Amino acid sequence: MSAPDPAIDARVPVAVLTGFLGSGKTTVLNRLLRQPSLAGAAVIINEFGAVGLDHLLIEASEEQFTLLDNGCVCCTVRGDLVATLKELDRKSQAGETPPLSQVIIETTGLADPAPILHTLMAEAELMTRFRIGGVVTTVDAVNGATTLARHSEAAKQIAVADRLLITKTDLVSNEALGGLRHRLEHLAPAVEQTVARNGEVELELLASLPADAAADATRIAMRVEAAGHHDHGCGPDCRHGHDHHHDTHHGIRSFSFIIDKPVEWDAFARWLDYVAALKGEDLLRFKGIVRTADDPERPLVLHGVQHVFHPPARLDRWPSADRRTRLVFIVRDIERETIARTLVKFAAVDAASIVSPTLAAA
Ligand SMILES: Nc1nc2c(ncn2[C@@H]2O[C@H](COP(=O)(O)OP(=O)(O)OP(=O)(O)O)[C@@H](O)[C@H]2O)c(=O)[nH]1
Repeated sequence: MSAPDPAIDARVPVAVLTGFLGSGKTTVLNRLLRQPSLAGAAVIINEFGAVGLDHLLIEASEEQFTLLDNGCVCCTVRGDLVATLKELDRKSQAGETPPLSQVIIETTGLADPAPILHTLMAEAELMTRFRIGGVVTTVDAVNGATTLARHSEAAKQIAVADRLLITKTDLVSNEALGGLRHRLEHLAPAVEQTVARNGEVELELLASLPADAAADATRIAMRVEAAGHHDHGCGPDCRHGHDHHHDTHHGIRSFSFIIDKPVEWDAFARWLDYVAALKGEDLLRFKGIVRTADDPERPLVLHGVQHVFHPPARLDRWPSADRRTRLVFIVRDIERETIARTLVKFAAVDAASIVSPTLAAA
């Protein structure tokens, strides 16, 4: 069966923006959403941990996005994705929201995109209203090679891509970049590779994705197969078991801290250096929004990806009413308690001000 012609296909394209932890998905998304034609796009952001921060850092209206947190859209919250898409469609059809023209799903960095594509293709009701509008995968030039060696999800994200965006090229040598490009050509032959420095992408990126590949379910299924996906045998709303895929099997977990007193930045920065030096390899992702004692109304946003800690960015104001420091960790084989102890000892954080004692494992 030939693919429907996208020129006369009235279904709403669903673009999947994927890429390993910290590879620059949100940075690219922010850039894309500045494009006038995407101003009304519906954005679905999936976060691995229970305390999401990405949605606070997206420059989009609150009505525009839906947060699916505390699980991975490729497994534990797959059913939520289906429900969200149906609800977006219902609201748009009922005139409660403007007509839906584009959906963008930002996956977690640990997502296997294959089950997401399967989910979209397997739901007959969804397929009458939505079509897969392509997969864009960000690849971090600094950590890409190490990540590929350690995490099979990263290879799958690359294998199913319609476009590869290589990020952070400003931080690597041409030689290292050449090596990575070569590797990517091997994993995703004939897929265009574009440099996306600090999220800079061509504004028509989503519209430029190869329409035939995006719309042709058979081709997507073949790419999914080539990427080594095997179905878990559960329906899209399965909620059991698969979190082990991220947790027990790979020892990867997420936990968070909320601190309700301003922190002393000098001590806090020393603590970050300490954690990066000691645990960098297993610190897959660290994100934080921090209330510092010297400038409590202008929070600092922190990003760490394995050994790399990006320079902190000071926001002009708090993005929401919650003005507490929030720290999210995605780690391999590191206990929350270990980090909690170092926070108290090295960052001079009062243990009593850590108000989120519950483990927020995904
Ligand atoms: N130097 C440099 N930093 C970049 C570039 N692209 C992204 N970053 C930084 O990388 C960090 C992580 O970027 P994000 O966009 O949050 O990455 P992500 O893939 O959305 O992260 P997760 O959602 O946690 O998986 C941030 O500090 C960005 O500013 C780039 O091209 N160059």
